[in-house]
Amino acid sequence: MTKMIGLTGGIASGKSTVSKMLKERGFTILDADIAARVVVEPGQKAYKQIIESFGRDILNKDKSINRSKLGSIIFNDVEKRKTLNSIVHPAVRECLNLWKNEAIEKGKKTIIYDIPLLYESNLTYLVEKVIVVFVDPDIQLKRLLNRNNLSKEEALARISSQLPLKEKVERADVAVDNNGTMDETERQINELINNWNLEP
Ligand SMILES: CC(C)(COP(=O)(O)OP(=O)(O)OC[C@H]1O[C@@H](n2cnc3c(N)ncnc32)[C@H](O)[C@@H]1O)[C@@H](O)C(=O)NCCC(=O)NCCS
Ligand SMILES: Nc1ncnc2c1ncn2[C@@H]1O[C@H](COP(=O)(O)OP(=O)(O)OP(=O)(O)O)[C@@H](O)[C@H]1O
Repeated sequence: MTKMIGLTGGIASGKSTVSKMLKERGFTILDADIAARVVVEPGQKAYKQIIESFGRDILNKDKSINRSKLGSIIFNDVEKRKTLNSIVHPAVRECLNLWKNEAIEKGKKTIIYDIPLLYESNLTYLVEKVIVVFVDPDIQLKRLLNRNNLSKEEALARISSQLPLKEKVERADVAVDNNGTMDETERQINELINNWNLEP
């Protein structure tokens, strides 16, 4: 039986950093953010639905979706966010399921779903255990501002569009503290792999 594990957290809390560490150890990571990019490529069903709901103003010159424009709309408007989610999320679930079946066919012992909105979208039924990567609010804001080209206001809007990280930590099977150095985080990951007897 393949073990299904969920990896989640808040925006800029360190999920990609942790998933990179797991990948280096041979684990299969299925990333919902990547799936959410694939399913909105020109020609896909979700791409057409997004244009129907948001208009052609959100397109780049080459007809691909202008993510920063769409982001500035949906992170500031709950209803528009719900509309986008209702278009993109079913397609993301389908895509993840396809990737999962491929990984199972390859005989993988553990599959890790990296899903930022695992709790918000009630997807815990997909996994046996959940890892939450967390940081304190001030560090989250600082890292988000460092990584993305956002104003403080925009960054705070993105953070508050998600369930508070504290609540995710309370629901987690294990919480990885990513406030410290990468080495400190890596040590927790090694411990977790041992404790849960995870094999790639
Ligand atoms: C709004 C979009 C175009 C902005 O793109 P951008 O390249 O700037 O950000 P990216 O996709 O890399 O997401 C960065 C992070 O933002 C957060 N985030 C993204 N979408 C959402 C959302 N609908 N609600 C809350 N947080 C979100 C996640 O923590 C994610 O890891 C894009 O995020 C999107 O299409 N979102 C809807 C799909 C979605 O929910 N994706 C998240 C997981 S399935
Ligand atoms: N322990 C750490 N020390 C210093 N910087 C870190 C640490 N962990 C992550 N970072 C940096 O913080 C930023 C956010 O981390 P990362 O991209 O892994 O978060 P994420 O949870 O995957 O974010 P998102 O959901 O928004 O994609 C990145 O620029 C990353 O390099």
